Amino acid sequence: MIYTLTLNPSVDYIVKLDSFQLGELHRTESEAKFPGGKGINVSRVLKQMETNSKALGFIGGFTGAYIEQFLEKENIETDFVKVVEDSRINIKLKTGQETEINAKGPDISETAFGLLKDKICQLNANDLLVLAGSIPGSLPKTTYEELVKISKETGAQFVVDAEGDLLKNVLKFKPFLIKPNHHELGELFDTVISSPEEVIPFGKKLVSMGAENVIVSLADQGAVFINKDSTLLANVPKGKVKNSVGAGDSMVAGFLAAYERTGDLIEAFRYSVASGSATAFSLGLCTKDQVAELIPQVQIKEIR
Ligand SMILES: Nc1ncnc2c1ncn2[C@@H]1O[C@H](COP(=O)(O)OP(=O)(O)OP(=O)(O)O)[C@@H](O)[C@H]1O
Ligand SMILES: O=P(O)(O)OC[C@@]1(O)O[C@H](CO)[C@@H](O)[C@@H]1O
Repeated sequence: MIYTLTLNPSVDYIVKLDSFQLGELHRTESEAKFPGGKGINVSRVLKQMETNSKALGFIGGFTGAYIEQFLEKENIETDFVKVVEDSRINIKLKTGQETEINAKGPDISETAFGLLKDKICQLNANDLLVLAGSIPGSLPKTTYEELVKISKETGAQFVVDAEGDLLKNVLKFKPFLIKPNHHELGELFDTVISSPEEVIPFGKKLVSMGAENVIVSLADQGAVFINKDSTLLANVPKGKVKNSVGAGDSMVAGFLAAYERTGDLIEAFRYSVASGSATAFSLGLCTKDQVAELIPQVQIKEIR
């Protein structure tokens, strides 16, 4: 079973405006809301790909109830720990450019954190845990390390989609997959990366530091897949970007769903890229049909 973990879920409030000026009153052209947070997005895209998962994390208040009910309607299993404060609302402003305001979110008590750890202790060697997104400020910086250690002891595999030290510190536990974008990869090594070719040496370093499979996305410039045996480059399909929120999460879900189905890393990488683009070209997350339509446009090239 795949478990996704979102420590700080959100309601994503997507607001479309003609333009934006500080200090002025604006009236929206359109607005939409979705349950969000990276792990939750992974669960929602997995469901589109007919792959079941269970969403874990902390939710609270009316926003938490909205998130839970939305997932239930999509037949996604959940097992959230309830907290007192409301889950956060993240604002995604579309004005031609994409601007995001991600809220801090509720405080997590030691008791709530303990309850989450108890749930992770229940995983087993057939499970895979996806840890995705930022951690609430009230939890220690070592939270991912602590949770990964617990899941490793159960024999489960894990995937991490996070930035900076959160990612670096779990590499030694050998994640099955990590998916930084090229900016995050650059920040890890204190450099600037601006092309797929420049990704390769740093992606290989992540493999030597413990990652089994690495996908680095570069938005419209393509994506790179690296493991100990191969290095692959992919182009991205052409289309009009509507809302790229969740595109990275869709890549993780697309990869896991296709790998579970085919056991083929190249096909999984192709699905991953098509899923990311299908989400970027939609208001919400991608559907299976949208992904299938883009698949023929994704060419994979092996680098020797
Ligand atoms: N302009 C674009 N055209 C086509 N595909 C795109 C575009 N922008 C993003 N994508 C798709 O989304 C994937 C992820 O994009 P990106 O590199 O921005 O990741 P990310 O920063 O993790 O995403 P996000 O944080 O928005 O979820 C890309 O690999 C690609 O498949
Ligand atoms: O604040 P974090 O946890 O880094 O990111 C949260 C978030 O921006 O990530 C998802 C898209 O990847 C959104 O659904 C959500 O609002």
